[in-house]
Amino acid sequence: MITTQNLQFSYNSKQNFSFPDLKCESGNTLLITGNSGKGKTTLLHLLGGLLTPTSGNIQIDDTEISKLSPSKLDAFRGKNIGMVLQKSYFVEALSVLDNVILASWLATGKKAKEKAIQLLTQLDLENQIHKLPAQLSIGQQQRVNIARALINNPKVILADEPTSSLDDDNAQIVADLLANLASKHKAALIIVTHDQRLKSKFTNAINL
Ligand SMILES: Nc1ncnc2c1ncn2[C@@H]1O[C@H](COP(=O)(O)OP(=O)(O)OP(=O)(O)O)[C@@H](O)[C@H]1O
Repeated sequence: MITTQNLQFSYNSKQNFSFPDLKCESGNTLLITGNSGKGKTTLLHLLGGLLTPTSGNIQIDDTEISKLSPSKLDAFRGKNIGMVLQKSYFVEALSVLDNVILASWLATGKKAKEKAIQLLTQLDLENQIHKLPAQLSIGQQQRVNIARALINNPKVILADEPTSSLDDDNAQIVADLLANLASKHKAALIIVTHDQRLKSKFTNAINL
């Protein structure tokens, strides 16, 4: 489960963000919606520990993440938080499969090859696994991103517009897969989106 209380943040003195408290239970999905510039991505980055709040709390199960030292936060994030960011950061010289395996090795010291193949197959990428990321379409890269975020069975999955570059069929597949895996692995799934297709699919939402 992930909860926040009185979360505030500012990039500079001109703009202060004050976010509503949120709660997402394990196995559930919460959408974060809101107009452009309202701070949706900023909130997701706070939840993932990529930014530090100026005040307030973020709790994942029993851990208050803003109180962790940078090295403990890195280790915690690797094991417990799966992030699907808008931009994919791949190691371009490694195959799709090795990029996913790398995420397991960095977090746990083990190479979860079978699990990586299984996830990539579920995401309809079994014929792409030996290609380089740059040889895939944007939508395919986004699905590799999702496999990489899920490889360590995270407690929390944070996804920034995971379906916006996908056609209707793939948007449906990706949304169902994220929600099913979150439910199966008892992860809390938080999705930032503008995508009307997701708004009609998931009813639990906060609007910034
Ligand atoms: N690194 C940064 N430094 C300074 N200001 C930033 C930075 N990143 C974002 N901002 C500003 O913070 C505000 C919120 O940005 P954010 O990306 O969180 O909004 P958003 O709701 O996700 O928007 P969109 O829907 O357009 O992606 C914007 O005004 C943006 O210009």
